[in-house]
Amino acid sequence: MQLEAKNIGFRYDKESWIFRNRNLSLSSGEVVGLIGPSGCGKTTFARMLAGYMQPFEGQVLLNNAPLPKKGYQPVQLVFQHPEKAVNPKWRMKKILTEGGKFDDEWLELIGIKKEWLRRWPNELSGGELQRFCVARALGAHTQFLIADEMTTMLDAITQAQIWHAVLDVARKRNIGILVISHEQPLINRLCDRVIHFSGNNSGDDQ
Ligand SMILES: Nc1ncnc2c1ncn2[C@@H]1O[C@H](COP(=O)(O)OP(=O)(O)OP(=O)(O)O)[C@@H](O)[C@H]1O
Repeated sequence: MQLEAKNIGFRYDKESWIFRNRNLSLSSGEVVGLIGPSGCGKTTFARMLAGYMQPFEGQVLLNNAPLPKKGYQPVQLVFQHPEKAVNPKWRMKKILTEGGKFDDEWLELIGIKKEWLRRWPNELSGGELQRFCVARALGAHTQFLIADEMTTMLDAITQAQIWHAVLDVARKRNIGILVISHEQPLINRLCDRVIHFSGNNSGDDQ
């Protein structure tokens, strides 16, 4: 399996491009880092890779085909703010099982306690809520995970526990991961290779 961004360009307004000619190739089972200065467009790029937004130029391809427009999205995005990623009117069990069932072993590995399943999102800490977002993103049909500052707001122990669980399941299921982070030590620890996005908005970044 291959997730590719080919000559992606994006602008929010007519005047200025956020970036142009961005390229990425991510294979199943690979863990790749993405770093770049604040505002260079990493989150915008991540959203396009997961099909949340369409590029103005270029294409996002999964095995040489566009991302599916309907049904389960095989490229899942987890970002920094779990409270913005969940429906506040749903209990955690419903949020978790939105994309399918999960086994107890996986919930234990990611550190989700069974009693949390009955709670509402506002009855959990940010770290507890993020465990649900990560668990949900790694549903049975996920092939690629885009982790955009996924553990940035968490303490070191929680961060380590979540990444341990994610890498474990990714290895078993050959899931490819893009790690977007400002934390160079985290990138060094997790990633097979690193892509640098420059501050200007032209050129190939690999
Ligand atoms: N909805 C929007 N409308 C207009 N401009 C936007 C919008 N969202 C983001 N931008 C701008 O696009 C640029 C890229 O933003 P993005 O969040 O993708 O950068 P980033 O590299 O992820 O930044 P950071 O590292 O600070 O999170 C920024 O200059 C930002 O101000």
